[in-house]
Amino acid sequence: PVFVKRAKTARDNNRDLGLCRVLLAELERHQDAWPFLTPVSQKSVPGYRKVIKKPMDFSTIREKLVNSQYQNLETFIIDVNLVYDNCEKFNEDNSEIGRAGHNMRKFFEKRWTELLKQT
Ligand SMILES: Oc1ccc2c(c1)N[C@H](O)CC2
Repeated sequence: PVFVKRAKTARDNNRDLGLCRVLLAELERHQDAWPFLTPVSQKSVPGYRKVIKKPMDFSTIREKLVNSQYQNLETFIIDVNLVYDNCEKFNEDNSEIGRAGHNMRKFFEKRWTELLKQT
């Protein structure tokens, strides 16, 4: 037959770049994205530089995506989760920014699983 079946082992990552673009655009326009849009000012936030070893934010992720610094969906998801993990580390759950982080993580988990289910 014309379409010979490919070995069913690795997942097809040819659509990953498009998925990263769609996902990041949705994160950037989410109403709870405001604490995560730009890098935390390490000069004006006491303790941040010492406590958060790997700062990350949506504008830095956008820069890396534009400069082809993500090989696949996995490395992109690692950076997005870093934003939420940093937020959990530095903020009380029961705070404005803490809640925003939990909301954004929940939204992201839902969206990338939905998008990955699409054929
Ligand atoms: O009260 C504040 C003031 C500044 C920040 C936070 C809370 N949390 C952010 O994660 C980092 C920046």
